[in-house]
Amino acid sequence: MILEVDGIEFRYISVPTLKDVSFSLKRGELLSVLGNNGAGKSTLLKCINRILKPQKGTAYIEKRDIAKLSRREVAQKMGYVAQRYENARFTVFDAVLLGRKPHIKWDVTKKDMDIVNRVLEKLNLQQFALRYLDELSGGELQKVVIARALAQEPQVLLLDEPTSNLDLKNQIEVLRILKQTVEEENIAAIVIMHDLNLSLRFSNKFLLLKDKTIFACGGMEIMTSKNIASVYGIPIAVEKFHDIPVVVPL
Ligand SMILES: Nc1ncnc2c1ncn2[C@@H]1O[C@H](COP(=O)(O)OP(=O)(O)OP(=O)(O)O)[C@@H](O)[C@H]1O
Repeated sequence: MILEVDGIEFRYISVPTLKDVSFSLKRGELLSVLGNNGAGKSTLLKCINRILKPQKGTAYIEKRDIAKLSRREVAQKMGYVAQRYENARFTVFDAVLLGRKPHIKWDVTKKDMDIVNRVLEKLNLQQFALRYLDELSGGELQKVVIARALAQEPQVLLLDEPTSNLDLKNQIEVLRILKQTVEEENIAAIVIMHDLNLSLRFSNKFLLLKDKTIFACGGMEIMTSKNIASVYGIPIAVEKFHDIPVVVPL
């Protein structure tokens, strides 16, 4: 296991937002976290990434208790793309280079520059390299933030709605790149998604959150009409179109 989440409970105030959340992730797995607005998906990612400290439970990355790692160690192992991000006056190149920060000892090396160039190319962002972040569209900016997380070369990628601002072509492209990165680099990713069809198409593991805890976690076998309808509270059918599973709200 690359990541193990063991009995996490988190409360912002007196009422728990997350209760008894346990699951594990292997290398090569791309896990979709699914559930209604306010279900606690972002909170879960923040507990794993140590932005929030759970009141109960622990997360382990490569068997090491995340609470006992330094910030730098966490950043070396986990790349995180938040739902909302700062828009500082950096160029695209510098913003992506920041992803190398946890690995840089004294100075930026040729290897760091090569990684940044490779990631920019992968995400088709080379033409924006010298553009400032505040001169980008919402979707272009979202791709830059994803590029920064990839440049970080983490063991586990945590992405909070990474395709929310992207057009259809970019949604497919970015998720293909994520899937390919997970497979080729033999890492793992946790992705919060609202689009069930994209999730079914690109993930190989699913975590359904409901009533502050895990309703189901597993492979395609848990993505039944019954389970999805129960989590989202509306009738749903899961069908196949050219062998691709699609969710149709009824
Ligand atoms: N800083 C905070 N203080 C208090 N309550 C919070 C805070 N952040 C989130 N919450 C509450 O915790 C619950 C879970 O929020 P969270 O952002 O984790 O949900 P989510 O599943 O990611 O939602 P969405 O799909 O809308 O992004 C919500 O009811 C939210 O109002």
